[in-house]
Amino acid sequence: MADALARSCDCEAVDQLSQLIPVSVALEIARGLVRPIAEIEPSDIRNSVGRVNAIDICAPRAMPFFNNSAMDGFAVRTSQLMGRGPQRLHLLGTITAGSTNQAIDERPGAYRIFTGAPVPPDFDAVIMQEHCLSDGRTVTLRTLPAVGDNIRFRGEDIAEGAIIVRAGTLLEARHIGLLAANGIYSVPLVRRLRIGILSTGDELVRGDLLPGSSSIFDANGPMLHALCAGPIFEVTDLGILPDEMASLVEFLHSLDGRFDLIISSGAASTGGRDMLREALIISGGTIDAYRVALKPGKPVFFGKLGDALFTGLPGNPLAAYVGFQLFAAAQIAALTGRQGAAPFSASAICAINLRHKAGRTEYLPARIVGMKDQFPVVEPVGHGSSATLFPLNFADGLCVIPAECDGFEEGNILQWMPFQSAPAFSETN
Ligand SMILES: Nc1nc2c(c(=O)[nH]1)N[C@H]1C(S)=C(S)[C@@H](COP(=O)(O)OP(=O)(O)OC[C@H]3O[C@@H](n4cnc5c(N)ncnc54)[C@H](O)[C@@H]3O)O[C@H]1N2
Ligand code: MOO
Repeated sequence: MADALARSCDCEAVDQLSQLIPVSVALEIARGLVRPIAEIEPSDIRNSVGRVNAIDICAPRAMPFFNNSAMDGFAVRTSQLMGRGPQRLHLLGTITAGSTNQAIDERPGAYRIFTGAPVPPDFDAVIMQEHCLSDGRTVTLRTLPAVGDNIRFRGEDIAEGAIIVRAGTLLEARHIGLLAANGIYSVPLVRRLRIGILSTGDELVRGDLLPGSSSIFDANGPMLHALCAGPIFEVTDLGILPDEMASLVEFLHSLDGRFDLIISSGAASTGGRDMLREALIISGGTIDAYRVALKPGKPVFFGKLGDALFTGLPGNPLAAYVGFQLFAAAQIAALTGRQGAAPFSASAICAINLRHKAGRTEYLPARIVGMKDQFPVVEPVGHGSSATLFPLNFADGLCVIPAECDGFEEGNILQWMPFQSAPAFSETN
């Protein structure tokens, strides 16, 4: 496997690696181009899962709203309990959850009380019913409570005005529950991101291959579309553009003002047919950074077309996938106000001796082949080509080989980016 990986591609040989932008710098440039979406749309909380909350939401009142019982039992005034032995108290009444304020009986005694019911003023402890005996008129306490026992005090969870959901939160069921608990049923959401996805290349088709041609199927368009699946997106499939300057320029002009982010794949490199960057400039756009010390994905570029970000991913499908995960995903997060969001990475153990030619940070599809000391043991899949997605489909994540690293020995710890669907342990195929 290690030898197979070493024969992947020799494009470093003709590269001036020093001119490539380090991945971390490229990421900063990519993010730096982003102006977060300012438009806000209020939405019913039930339709907000997977969307991003636009502003800090504060608790309108202290939580709990009032002192209430944590148990079914009896509420007492500890000052009325004398001695150490069992205590017998008159029952003054019953308080249920949701009951309205009632006049409190000032005579000595206890109230029957249920979980969530308001604890009356001056009553400072609740004894669980398991520790009492009651005949309906009196209650005998078999243990003596301490002040505060089994009472949930007003404001002990959340102070009035405290932030309960921060701006830039990708809303999940737990946030929806908390908002509802605070009586907030409508949330201000960042409006959906308008993403345009285009593929380039005369060789690409969707549908039937042209007889006698060297056509291939467009893999990147549908893949990038799928990577933008979810409630925060409004994705437009812009199809396949030809390798022809006038058509490219005319098409880019037609995109004016329609998108927050345009993601292209292909025509990013330096070949005679790779004219997308030039077309972008002719169309009034900018190229702000180009060529990253990344494998796969070196010819990625970052620019703008009008107000839209324009992120050009390489045509090789694995390079397009990695480029999306590293850069487009970060831009998408930043567009929604999630500035700090970063790809999830974790530690893993390398299953093999893995050689690496220093110069570019490498992301290799890898699968879990075991567990050791609570870490997954991961083994690269495939032979290192960026032209195929096949290995990715048998992988559980991408392992990261830093640019300056010359490889890993079997048993070394490395960083990897597990896919969300990665099982805790995957069987060997
Ligand atoms: N002389 C050089 N050649 C290449 C270099 C280089 O530095 N000097 N870099 C190589 C690297 S690294 C990559 S990555 C590729 C990227 O090239 P482009 O972004 O210009 O992409 P294309 O040439 O258009 O396509 C590359 C490859 O991918 C196929 N492709 C393109 N789009 C799709 C798609 N939507 N679905 C499936 N496959 C696609 C295309 O047919 C090509 O085979 O450049 C190297 N060359
Ligand atoms: O090595 Mo390229 O950067 O094929 O993606």
